[in-house]
Amino acid sequence: MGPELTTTHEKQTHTTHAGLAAWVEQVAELTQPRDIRWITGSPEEWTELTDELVEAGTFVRLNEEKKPNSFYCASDPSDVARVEDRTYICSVDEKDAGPTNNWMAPDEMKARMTELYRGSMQGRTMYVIPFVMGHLDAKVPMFGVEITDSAYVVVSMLVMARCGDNVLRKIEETDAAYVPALHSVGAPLAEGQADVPWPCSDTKYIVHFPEERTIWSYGSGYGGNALLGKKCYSLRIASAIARDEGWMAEHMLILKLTSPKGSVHYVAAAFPSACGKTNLAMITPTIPGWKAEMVGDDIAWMRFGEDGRLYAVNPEFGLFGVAPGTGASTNPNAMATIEKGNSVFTNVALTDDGDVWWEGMTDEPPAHLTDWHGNDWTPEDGKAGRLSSHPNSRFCTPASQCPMIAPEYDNPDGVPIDAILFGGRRKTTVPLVYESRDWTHGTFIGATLSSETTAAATGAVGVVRRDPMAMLPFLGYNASDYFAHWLSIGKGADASKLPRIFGVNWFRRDEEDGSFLWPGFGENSRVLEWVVARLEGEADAVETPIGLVPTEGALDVDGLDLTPEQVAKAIAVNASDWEKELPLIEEWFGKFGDQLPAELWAELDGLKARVSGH
Ligand SMILES: Nc1nc2c(ncn2[C@@H]2O[C@H](COP(=O)(O)OP(=O)(O)OP(=O)(O)O)[C@@H](O)[C@H]2O)c(=O)[nH]1
Ligand SMILES: O=C([O-])CC(=O)C(=O)O
Ligand SMILES: [Mn+2]
Repeated sequence: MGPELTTTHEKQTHTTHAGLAAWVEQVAELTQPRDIRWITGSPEEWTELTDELVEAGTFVRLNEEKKPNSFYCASDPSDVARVEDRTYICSVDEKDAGPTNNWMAPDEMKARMTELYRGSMQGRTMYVIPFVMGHLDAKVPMFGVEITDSAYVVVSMLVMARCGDNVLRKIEETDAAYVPALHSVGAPLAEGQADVPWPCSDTKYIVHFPEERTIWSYGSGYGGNALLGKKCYSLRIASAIARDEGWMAEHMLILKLTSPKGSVHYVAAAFPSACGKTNLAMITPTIPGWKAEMVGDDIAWMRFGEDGRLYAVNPEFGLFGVAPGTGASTNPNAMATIEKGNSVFTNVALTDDGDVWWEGMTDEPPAHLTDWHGNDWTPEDGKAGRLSSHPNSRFCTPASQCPMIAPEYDNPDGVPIDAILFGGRRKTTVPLVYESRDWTHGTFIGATLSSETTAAATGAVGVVRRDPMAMLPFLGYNASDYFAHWLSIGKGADASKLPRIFGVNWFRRDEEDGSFLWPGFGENSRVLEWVVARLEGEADAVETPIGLVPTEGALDVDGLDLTPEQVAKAIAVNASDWEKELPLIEEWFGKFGDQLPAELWAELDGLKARVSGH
């Protein structure tokens, strides 16, 4: 980089980083925006952008007294969730994407998308967002730069990631590598054409080039498809980096627990989208003397520390949480977080006094609402089954506002993980809690994790599918290689220092009346109490074919409105259920054939033998 160049680029493009300046110019050349705006992260910029979004009709400013500096937003009704069928891993070799990902040859995909991007930003501002996932002062800061033509994306990124000038300066000073992440809503405006509140395209592509550590996204403005630092970078691209560098990028919350006697444990938990991560991360324990603090609610990056333990950091800066079901009785900490304002609410309902509401926020809905489609809504509509808010409506809010955020959140080295939980949404079969025998068995529990699909992705809801480590839609490479990576993490470590692995299921139903067998939410602290007691060698467990479950009486159910039969049903491991599960696991592993690590086939054989009793 010559000094003359530096000066010119500084003037023209706000950066002294020649590579970045060239990329920005090249994208502008292709997409033909009206102008270019570099995102600095200043408070004035936030005000300007949100004012513009209000002006454009994309945002409605909420009542300052109820939700200061906060906004309501309704998306196009077709653009409400991740689009898994339009999400691609474009590795050079198809086999590196594996049988669970969509794949296209990188050149072919680039040719196709280049045509889509050609002129796609016409009439719009192109924003350049320098960001870092994790801490700016991490040993190796993980930089990215998102180019987008959506101000909604900019405002959301400002909440969700550390963004702006200080990030850019550090990229320049250290001449650092960054993940280029290109996003366009794919809705160019012709001369004089009026804009719509939520521009998007019927053609959508969410594309990852794992070898080049590059992301191209087109056609959607929705969170997981468009806020490219989140799932696209911190899971799909980061998982490929982590495989190469010997660490782990996982779809996990991180929770700090302090027991009544003062011992501290850090727990990570992988649950599929809309299966309870944010809620567990913000848990209010119902049992006396326990304290819970949130480190992260969605993503964990874990690396071995010098002491041989696995340390996790939350790479994010904000929370992008499922709104429905979030209320004072289920998640008071989330409610307190959004009360502080500085938030964006997408596809929820608007109250007549300029606040937001959604199903599950309060027992009684307000007498009148404007629903997420912009129509009048009354409790009568609710009784008729018409939802005021989309099931995947979201709050986007600064993590730092969470009243129970752990001080360790600010530690770039992270926290040492003592236990990992794998959980899904299963009406039957899977018990409330069980423990693996060892890391390999725990990897098997993760690799065979199953869950009913939710509204977080487009498509049918409630269908049971395998969702390994809750990463099915977020893996940047071949799932069988990912399982091998998990096993190799175990092999390379001192077993006594590895986190212990558990399975959980908050969602089991009573077969007789269909009700939840376990009250969930704050009461999940009772399960955490058993997990901690196991870690401390203070709780007994019984062997079952699938792992260790609490002995009768080991789970503290004091004061719960549950009969002993209900508790027994919640933790039961029924051979007849597992006989039905075995062929499903076999079919799942069959996708990988002899690519699947032999240890996992051996685990399956062991499970079969134990279930059938010999
Ligand atoms: N019955 C029951 N429902 C729960 C429990 N925990 C969470 N839920 C509900 O499950 C839905 C999703 O919960 P979240 O905590 O937002 O899920 P998440 O895993 O963070 O979802 P993503 O942000 O999409 O990754 C919400 O409607 C919650 O109210 C629980 O313990 N029991
Ligand atoms: O990525 C998103 O859009 C929201 C989310 O957290 C998920 O779906 O898991
Ligand atoms: Mn969440």
